[in-house]
Amino acid sequence: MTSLPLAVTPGEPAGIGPDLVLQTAADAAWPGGLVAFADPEALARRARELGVMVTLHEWAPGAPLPSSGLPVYPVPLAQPAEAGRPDGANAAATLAALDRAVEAVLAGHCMGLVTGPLSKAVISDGTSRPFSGHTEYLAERAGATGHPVMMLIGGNLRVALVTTHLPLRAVPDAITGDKVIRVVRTTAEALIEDFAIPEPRILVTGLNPHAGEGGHLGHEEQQIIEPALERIRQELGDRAHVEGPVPGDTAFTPRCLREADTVICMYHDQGLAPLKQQAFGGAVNVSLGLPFVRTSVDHGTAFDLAASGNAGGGSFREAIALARTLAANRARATV
Ligand SMILES: NC(=O)C1=CN([C@@H]2O[C@H](COP(=O)(O)OP(=O)(O)OC[C@H]3O[C@@H](n4cnc5c(N)ncnc54)[C@H](O)[C@@H]3O)[C@@H](O)[C@H]2O)C=CC1
Ligand SMILES: NCC(=O)COP(=O)(O)O
Repeated sequence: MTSLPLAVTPGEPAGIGPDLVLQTAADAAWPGGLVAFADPEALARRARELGVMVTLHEWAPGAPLPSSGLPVYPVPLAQPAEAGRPDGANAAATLAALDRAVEAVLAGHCMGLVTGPLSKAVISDGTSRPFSGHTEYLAERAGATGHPVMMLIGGNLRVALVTTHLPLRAVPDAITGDKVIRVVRTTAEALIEDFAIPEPRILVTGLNPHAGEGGHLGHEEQQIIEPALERIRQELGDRAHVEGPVPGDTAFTPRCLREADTVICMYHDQGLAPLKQQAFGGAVNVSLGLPFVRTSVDHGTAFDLAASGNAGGGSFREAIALARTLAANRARATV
């Protein structure tokens, strides 16, 4: 299982995703084991722009891997990709690359998926369908029965989110007891099975300042989050320790973090701001609750850096390393 390649999607073709894939594949110290799902002509053009030497080999699922260079499953774009200038005409092909990669992973040809950054706006505008991110899209494509959870890992933090890409105004209405329970359950199961952490300690934040200050600063904690945590504690029993709701700022104090394996936050910036402050450029985004391993970078498309050679590859390399570890843990767990 773990000798299989990892499927890699560069993501938005006008962003830095192609740079990261090419720079990694061209690194002499790189052990290989990646297959890119992308337009070979677009990759070749970006390699020329970057001055990166890497031989691209056409690959199909099940075919042997070349001994050097980068195998590519070809998924043609509709238009030539211009670095830093996204084109909605390429949105469908960008998603098609993701679809082909998912198919290869689900069919057992690849051990997992590492994704480069997509622009939600470009995909939504270009396909005329709302696209809120890989996490939900992949869960839908894979027919995941649980609840997909976005977790970012970096520095000494693991941060999982109850809500992801929503307008802030819509967040309180999206936080339901069932959703809190599903996110805690999925996170606990992933920590135990994928991360091999027995009896994980999970700290759950409130939504409001001071976790609602006993109802003086909001009622979501008393009415929704506390009862949900009580229910999931009973369900999980000794398998995981769930604390909360604690105020979102207190959760990130050193003492709280020492006593937690993961912080579950109510909304995107509550969790990702402290994580990026600590670990941006070397953190990894991982989707929990999918039937396959998927990791990604901690950053976006960085159109300002595409083809400049200045995009840092630390997060991408960490995403590859974590995908291998998680795939190996899953393989061990199923023996
Ligand atoms: N995994 C994914 O698919 C993600 C996609 N995005 C998408 O990215 C687009 C742009 O988002 P922004 O908020 O501008 O965030 P961004 O991460 O693309 O850029 C923020 C700042 O960080 C810099 N930066 C980003 N990656 C870097 C790297 N590898 N090395 C050096 N500097 C880097 C950029 O130059 C910019 O100054 C959005 O459309 C969003 O949807 C954002 C986060 C994750
Ligand atoms: N802010 C994280 C992000 O945008 C990545 O989301 P996803 O594409 O992994 O769902």
